[in-house]
Amino acid sequence: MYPPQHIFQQAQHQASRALPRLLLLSRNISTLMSTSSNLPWGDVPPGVSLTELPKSNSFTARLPPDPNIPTVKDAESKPRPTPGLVKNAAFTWIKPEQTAEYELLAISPAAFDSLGLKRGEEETDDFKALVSGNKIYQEHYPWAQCYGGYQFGHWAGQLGDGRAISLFESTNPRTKVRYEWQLKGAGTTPYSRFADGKAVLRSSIREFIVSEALNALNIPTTRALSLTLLTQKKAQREVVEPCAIVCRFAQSWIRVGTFDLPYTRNDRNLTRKLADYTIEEVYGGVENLVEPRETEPDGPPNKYELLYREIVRRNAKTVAYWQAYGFMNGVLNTDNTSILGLSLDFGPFSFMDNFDPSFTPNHDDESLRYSYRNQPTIIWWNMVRLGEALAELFGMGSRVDEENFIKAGIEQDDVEQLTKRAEGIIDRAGEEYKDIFISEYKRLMSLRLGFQTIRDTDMDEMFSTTLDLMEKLGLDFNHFFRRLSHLPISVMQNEDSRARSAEHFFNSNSSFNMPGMQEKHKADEKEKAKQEIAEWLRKWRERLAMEDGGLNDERRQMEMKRVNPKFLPKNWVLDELIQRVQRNGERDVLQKVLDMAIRPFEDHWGPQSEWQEEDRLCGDVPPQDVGMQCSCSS
Ligand SMILES: Nc1ncnc2c1ncn2[C@@H]1O[C@H](COP(=O)(O)OP(=O)(O)OP(=O)(O)O)[C@@H](O)[C@H]1O
Repeated sequence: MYPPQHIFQQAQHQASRALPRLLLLSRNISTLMSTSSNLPWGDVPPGVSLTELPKSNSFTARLPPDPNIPTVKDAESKPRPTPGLVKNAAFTWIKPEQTAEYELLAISPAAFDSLGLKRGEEETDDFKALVSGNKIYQEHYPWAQCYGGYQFGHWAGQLGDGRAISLFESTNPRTKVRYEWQLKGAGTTPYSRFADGKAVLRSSIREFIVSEALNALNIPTTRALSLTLLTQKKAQREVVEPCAIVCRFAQSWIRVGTFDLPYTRNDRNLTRKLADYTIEEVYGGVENLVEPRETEPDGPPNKYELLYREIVRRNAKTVAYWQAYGFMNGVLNTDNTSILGLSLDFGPFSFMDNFDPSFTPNHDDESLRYSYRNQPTIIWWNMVRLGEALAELFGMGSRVDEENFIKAGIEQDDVEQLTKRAEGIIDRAGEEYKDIFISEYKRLMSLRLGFQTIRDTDMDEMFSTTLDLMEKLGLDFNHFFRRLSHLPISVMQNEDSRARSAEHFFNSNSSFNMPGMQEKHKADEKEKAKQEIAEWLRKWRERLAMEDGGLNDERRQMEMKRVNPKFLPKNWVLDELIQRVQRNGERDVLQKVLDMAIRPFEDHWGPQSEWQEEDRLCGDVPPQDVGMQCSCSS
């Protein structure tokens, strides 16, 4: 059974388990004292050229650089820095490594539109050089971000962009939305630790496609503009593999881990600068941060509390989308958790095949920490880590801008009050996280099931029973909703017709199709499954009938198809795509799959001659590939 409420019993437990850590904070504070120290794809006006696109670099202009390379001049004159610890800094100036031979494999037209970039720019040498790491704008010098993170629940220390290099920010002239461009796989940085700064083609294809697929589903995510093959570059993973660069972009690449690092280093100056930067530049000012709904027992919230609450809200919404669409990130470490609630870092991710709430797509995740059912809890766990990092700032309330506090931190006498206040804020944020997750999840599930209203009873009576049915019978999570979207009400009129349409939901991997089952047993199980689905369809029809016009096929089918995708980049599709591009040298298939990913609700994408192939890519998961897991190697 997968009732999301139960998840939150765990989440609250996690929150209360975080309290001893917050108490520890008061010790840190006294130590410090003594040291004083979305646009729809398609119909969009033409954009501008790469040269015309307004560019900026607020991140590097406002935050402190690596003290070993304090200026761009130093970055130009000194040898490429070797990996090591970087303190009191938010980034290091560093250029992408140049590569003589490369091939632009694919671009995302949807990404061009979001950036306000003119289609056709991909034909220019400038574009190709930029997205392959061979061109920079000297006045917007590139950099790698410094961050840390909790990995699998343990503090991992300094991480940072070890193979991603940010190029500049650009603002879409029409929407005024600013994005930071970044190349992943562009060479080593001081944050590369023991690794090679490269990304392999396999994982780059996965990131390129899924970023754009999530965006098309309206799920907040980092984006991908282009995929470039580095024709001469190879990297040693389990085997030797070709390398690639994804040019990606996001409104911000700041992660929870970006705050974790200065917090664990007791670097209060940097924590504050990062928080101010996030409020002013990422969220566009304190006026864009929503006040909490409830009255605060310890006085009005300061801007850092508003920031924390907004980050928590965004993440609650995103995780609700993941759960409603069966998306699993696979490695929800704090360095992969965005302060904008974006889906971030696409390693061993997966869209759910047959519904199994305890499924983890990460081959190395033995404890199922990052399984589907744990995602809401884990994101809340990460939010508590962020709360700890910001606790001193929001715990100070209205006194946060006092000169003494800025210079020397909290005084011993204030520790108790600050800690109490901070704990209260985190607790209340936890309540809001839970409420927002549940209400967003209900909204999305209602839409997916074709309901026009959200009813409290649906959680148990419709959502949980739907998921139970899928789990028990081994039904494909996504196909279930899409196939339901097509069913006319007339086939649900009587028992016989319901039982006949039940077969619509079967797939070659359903519970009664297990290899080795006797034919007789199979037939019996199939009959039982049909009855169970038919009974569910009866209840569903009853629920639809409760709404005005609920039984109107035309409206319902149209609305359901708009939220229930026909195509999702399942692992088996991505695997096949990788084989075809990497081994067979095919190219067109990449743009084809991307096209399907960025318009996932269509019935068909190409001419009729391609429909059979499109249907295969949208169809049953090949039996040997159901529940395919991936390793972290990328
Ligand atoms: N091949 C590599 N070379 C250098 N650093 C790497 C490499 N692979 C991973 N890292 C670094 O290890 C850390 C954890 O890796 P992870 O796979 O979560 O991130 P990533 O996929 O490289 O980056 P991102 O989170 O930006 O998508 C990150 O700091 C990352 O930069």
